[in-house]
This record gives sequence, structure tokens and C-alpha cells, in this order.
Amino acid sequence: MTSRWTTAVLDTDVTGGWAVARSPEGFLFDDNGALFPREWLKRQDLSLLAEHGIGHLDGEPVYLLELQAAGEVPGCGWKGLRGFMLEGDHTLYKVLGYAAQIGTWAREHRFCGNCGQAMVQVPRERAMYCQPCDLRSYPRISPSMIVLITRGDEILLARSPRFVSGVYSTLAGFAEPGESAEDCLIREVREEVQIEVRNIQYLGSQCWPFPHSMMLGFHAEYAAGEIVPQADEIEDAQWFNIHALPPLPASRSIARYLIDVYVARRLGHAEPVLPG
Ligand SMILES: NC(=O)c1ccc[n+]([C@@H]2O[C@H](COP(=O)([O-])OP(=O)(O)OC[C@H]3O[C@@H](n4cnc5c(N)ncnc54)[C@H](O)[C@@H]3O)[C@@H](O)[C@H]2O)c1
Ligand SMILES: [Mg+2]
Ligand SMILES: [Zn+2]
Repeated sequence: MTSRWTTAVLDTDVTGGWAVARSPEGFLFDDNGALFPREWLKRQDLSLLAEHGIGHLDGEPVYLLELQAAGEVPGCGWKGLRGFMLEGDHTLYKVLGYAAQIGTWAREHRFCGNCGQAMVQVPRERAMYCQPCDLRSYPRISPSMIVLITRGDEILLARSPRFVSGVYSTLAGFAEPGESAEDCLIREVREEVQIEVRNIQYLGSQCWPFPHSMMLGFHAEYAAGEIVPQADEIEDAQWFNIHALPPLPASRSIARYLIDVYVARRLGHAEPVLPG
């Protein structure tokens, strides 16, 4: 299957193509979605901070207009990336997820972290460059482990105070320097619920552009201990029977995929496919 969307570093001096506009309020959208004819969009009254050529959709070039602030564009509104993930077409969400990560990274790397001088975009490479330091900064990706822990027909799910009310999910956490993926998983599980796991198995990964996580998904079996939720981070954690599950995370998330795979295997049903 050929992908409709491929990333690329495009020359912003070339005119034409599609563009998406992003402000601190999210992406500009209208009834047709979030892609606009680029030359039309650039004629609107927008507070342009930077422009990036980000790839091709169905063979057509796509650009990102990164804005200082959300302005008024007749007939249009602003919507956060999560809204597009939950409601929108998956390919459009992939385009916007990539655009969001490039926009955030470039915005946060306008100045050199070493000497403080302005950095410039490197032509034909996704990098910001400081000439005096000869320093290149590349888009930031933060590896995070996510794990479904199981005990026969039971699965361990937890709630963070940040979650939508009622929803329980798998445990997750960011890798720290010096850790392997497995070290991180074992530490996060100990920190968040104080239990021990065994038979750690990798299932798959997912880009999570909120703002720049790379989720590495695992299954692990319960080995020992009683659940003790981490103060402040974990509001509640419980063993749930697979026949009596609470409200679960969004169907496009890897958290949901890990749960759905396990339930399907236990019940002998067809396994779901991990959304990219
Ligand atoms: N796609 C999914 O299904 C899914 C499900 C759950 C969590 N997630 C994501 O996984 C990531 C990690 O989960 P978590 O929030 O439980 O992490 P966590 O348990 O490590 O705790 C979050 C804390 O880590 C620190 N932190 C923030 N960014 C960091 C970074 N880049 N590196 C190191 N530490 C950082 C902060 O103190 C933050 O409060 C988050 O981005 C979350 O949105 C994705
Ligand atoms: Mg966590
Ligand atoms: Zn510098």
C-alpha cells in the first residue's frame, strides 16, 4: 500500500501547493478541513513567525505557516490537534501531527542553546543551525514506554488526574538518560504502582505528537507486589476483569491498542491493527 502522505524538506521560495496554519490555539480549519491553497492563505492577515515545507500529500506539496497568534480568517476557526485525532480523517491527522512537531521544535530553536544567537533553517535538511558554534539542532523526539500489565483475565489500569473523568489507561512514562526501554518500563511501573513485572514483550510503537513523544508499547505479566498508587501522579489504579472494563482511551491510541490486543487474544478474537 502506498502512503498518501510522505514528509520532505521543501524549499519555501517555490510558490504554490497546500498549506496548514498553526497558532497557539491550534490549526485553522473550515468545512473542507485544514488544508488551504497556500497562496490564498498567505494573503490573509496572519502573524507569520516561520514557514516550513513539510511534505507531500497525494503528490502535492504541503507547507506549514507557523503563526505568532490566532487571527481572524473569514469562515474559519481554530482547533487543537487532539480534536483532529479524535474526529478527523487519519491521514489529515498524520499531516497535522507532523506539522505540529516541526512547528514546535523550530519555534523553540530560534536561538542557539549554546551561545544565544539566532539560528537559521538548513536548506534541504530538517535542522536549525548556529554558524558561530557550528551546532545543528534536529527535531526533538521523547521516547516513552507504555505497558499493559496483565494477570490472567485481569489487566492493570490507572487514572492520572489529567485524564478525562472516568477513563482508565495503561501505565506510561518517559525514558531517562542511561536507561534501556526495559529499565524505564520497570522503573515507571515501580514508581507509579509499586509492583514488579516479568516477561516483558514489545508489541509496537506510535508517534504521539503531544508534543513530541514516541510511544514504545509493551505487554508485561504481573510478578509480585500490591498496588500502591504514586501520590499526585496516579489518582487510582486497579485490576479490571477483561469482561468489566472501565471507559478506555481513544481508539487511535496505542494504550487502547495494547488493551484491545490482549482482550482479543484472551477471547480468541481477531487482533486489531495498530494505528500509525
Ligand atoms: N498514545 C497513548 O496511548 C498514550 C497513553 C498514555 C500516555 N501517553 C503519553 O506518554 C507520555 C508519557 O506519559 P506520562 O505523562 O505518564 O509520563 P511520566 O509518567 O514520565 O510523567 C510525566 C512527567 O514527566 C516529566 N516529563 C515531561 N516531559 C518529559 C520528557 N520529555 N522527558 C522526561 N520527563 C518528562 C514531567 O515532570 C511530567 O509531569 C506522555 O506524552 C503521554 O501523553 C500516550
Ligand atoms: Mg506516567
Ligand atoms: Zn551558538
